Amino acid sequence: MTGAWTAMQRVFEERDRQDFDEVRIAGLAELAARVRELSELVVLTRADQSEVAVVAREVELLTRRLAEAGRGIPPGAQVGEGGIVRQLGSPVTGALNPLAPPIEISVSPDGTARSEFTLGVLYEGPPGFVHGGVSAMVLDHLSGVAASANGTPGMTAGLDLRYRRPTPLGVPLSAEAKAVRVEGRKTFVESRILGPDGRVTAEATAVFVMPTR
Ligand SMILES: CCCCCCCC/C=C\CCCCCCCC(=O)SCCNC(=O)CCNC(=O)[C@H](O)C(C)(C)COP(=O)(O)OP(=O)(O)OC[C@H]1O[C@@H](n2cnc3c(N)ncnc32)[C@H](O)[C@@H]1OP(=O)(O)O
Repeated sequence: MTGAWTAMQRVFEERDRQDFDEVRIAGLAELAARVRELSELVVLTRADQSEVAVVAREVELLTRRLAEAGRGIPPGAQVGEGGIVRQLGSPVTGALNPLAPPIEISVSPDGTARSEFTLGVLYEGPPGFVHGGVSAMVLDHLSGVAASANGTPGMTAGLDLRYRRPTPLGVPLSAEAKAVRVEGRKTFVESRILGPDGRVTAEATAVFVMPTR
């Protein structure tokens, strides 16, 4: 049976052959940003029923326009400086993914992956606070980048989370992750999200395992 590594490699290679130049990426990122705004307004609008119906019809027509140009495959991923992976379609960092916040990650010379971001109403769990699964997604991804930056990438085998306090919506948050130990194919990464007051709201220990071929 083909392993996960070989299967991912095949997908990477197929997608890498696509022509996504920077001008096209910028145009699609702009479209994704507009769709993100639209999505937030779907939850927040006070428009009346008939106006909502008209807008729904217009959005349907816009979707049809894009569909008429044909369906391709999602963009590939590139590994840049310091192990930062640029995944344009990622649900966490993807500039082309309207479902992504998206968060931006940088890696410092000591291998710490960091991000500053704000999560709006689309990511709500308890009223006024971030959904725990969304916090987990952010920490999982940031930890994956830290594992890659350590030169030991892998798939998440385990993610042990502690929610210390509710993570507030709509205010600047920060998060960081760093690989702390490598044992054979396993890389252990510690991460946390901090609220605007600098206090930890969620923290995690993740284990990444490099799959066998
Ligand atoms: C092409 C390279 C791949 C890397 C790609 C990097 C590119 C991008 C990089 C970065 C940017 C993006 C960042 C993304 C971040 C998010 C990532 C995700 O969302 S990943 C999706 C969710 N995770 C899965 O779907 C995994 C599903 N599970 C599996 O495929 C397998 O179970 C796998 C590969 C994880 C391990 O399977 P086995 O058969 O290779 O290995 P076994 O023998 O089970 O485990 C190896 C060792 O690890 C330990 N282990 C396994 N799970 C553990 C756990 N939860 N805690 C502690 N140890 C664990 C075991 O006890 C064993 O240890 P002992 O060698 O005996 O000492």
